[in-house]
Amino acid sequence: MRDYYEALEELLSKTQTTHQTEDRSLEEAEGYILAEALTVNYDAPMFDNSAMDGYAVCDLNRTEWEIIGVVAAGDDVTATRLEPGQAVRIFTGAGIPANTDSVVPQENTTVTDSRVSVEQALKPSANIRRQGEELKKGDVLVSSHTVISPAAIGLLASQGYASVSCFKPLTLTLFSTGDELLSLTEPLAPGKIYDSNRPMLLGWLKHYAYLKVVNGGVLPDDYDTIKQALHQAAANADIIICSGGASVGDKDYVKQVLDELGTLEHWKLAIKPGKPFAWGNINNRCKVFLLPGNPVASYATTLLMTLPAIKYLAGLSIEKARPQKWKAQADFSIPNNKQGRRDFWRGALTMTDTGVWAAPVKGQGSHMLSGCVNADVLIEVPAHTNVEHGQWIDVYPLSHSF
Ligand SMILES: Nc1nc2c(c(=O)[nH]1)N[C@H]1C(S)=C(S)[C@@H](COP(=O)(O)OP(=O)(O)OC[C@H]3O[C@@H](n4cnc5c(N)ncnc54)[C@H](O)[C@@H]3O)O[C@H]1N2
Ligand code: MOO
Repeated sequence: MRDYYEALEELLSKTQTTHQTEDRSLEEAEGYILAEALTVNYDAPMFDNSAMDGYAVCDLNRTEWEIIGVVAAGDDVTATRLEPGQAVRIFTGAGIPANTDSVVPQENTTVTDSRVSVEQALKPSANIRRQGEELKKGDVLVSSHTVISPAAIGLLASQGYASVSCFKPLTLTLFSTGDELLSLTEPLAPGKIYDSNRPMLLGWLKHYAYLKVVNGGVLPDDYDTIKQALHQAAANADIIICSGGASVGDKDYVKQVLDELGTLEHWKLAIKPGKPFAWGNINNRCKVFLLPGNPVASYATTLLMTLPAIKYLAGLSIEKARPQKWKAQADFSIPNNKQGRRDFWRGALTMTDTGVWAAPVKGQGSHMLSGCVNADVLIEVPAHTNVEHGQWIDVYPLSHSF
């Protein structure tokens, strides 16, 4: 069996990426992956401006100034200059006139006729946002191989970027396999169950703008049908995900078909859930991931293995592609851990005065999706490693939680 971390690194290092790019307008770029590093076009702030509604004053040796005008946000102040003893009424975001020593908030002033006065001494440069204090022209603004977040959209807009170069989204076709599986439109029958993996993964993966997810349907345990469906899908898809048939059963035709159509590595991961996992490609192009059928094992191998590889394929940096890992304190203990695989329990987080705590939820079987629904994280418990109450442990946030 393979150690999880070694397996993840091997999968990522063997994942070859060939990226195509496209220009997207900024309004259509949220959630896509930036294909180029973008630089700062203009110092930010672009010009010295006021952080407060109040008065810009010249000469801090006095406590009273004559108000000679008004400057609002958007006004051109290039020709405005204060002399000692002068002030202007000023608003947040307005340009600072030349020779301003400080801006005093209006609530700290007394205004009589055309004069403004203060009772306390003013600090030099107070409440002035200086040109370039945040960003300098030419610096890196946003790194390539990162997801364009809503904040990044705002930042790029503030720098005048109307369009950006992004990696083209990848087409991903999703199949479930197994004679026992029914689609939701079919009536329940003895021995049959509803297919939960495909709707679960469709719902999850469609959140990624850089994936175009196609519903491939349920494949029966029939060699020829599976072969035809995978062959056809591979003609258009960049990625195929199949759940079921990853293990050792007699009807695990998916592995046979994939072995025949391309290459497939069959791994046993030393994790629970999610032991059987296979990956490879068809026609040396379309990447394939074969997930264990147990629904929680499908979920866990998507979070821990498949999604990192897909993110990397889609253009994220390898650092951003790896699953997020946080720390929490164990709200449980395992005095005598005999488990030989690395456990990834479904856990709930509680925020308290003493920080974040994680505890396993009810329903830890790898067929028990209810545990996943009630969990916030996967709690990592390394094999043969005891855990003390209060010890800091690693947790992996679930897709829906944060
Ligand atoms: N003799 C052994 N049996 C099993 C082993 C093993 O090492 N030796 N491994 C177990 C582990 S661990 C897992 S996980 C499962 C993985 O099995 P497969 O990937 O081959 O999946 P199936 O046999 O097709 O299904 C397993 C289980 O999951 C249900 N299933 C499958 N697909 C779906 C779906 N889309 N929606 C809902 N439920 C699904 C299926 O009905 C089975 O109950 O193998 C163990 N066995
Ligand atoms: O790994 Mo299986 O995934 O234990 O249920």
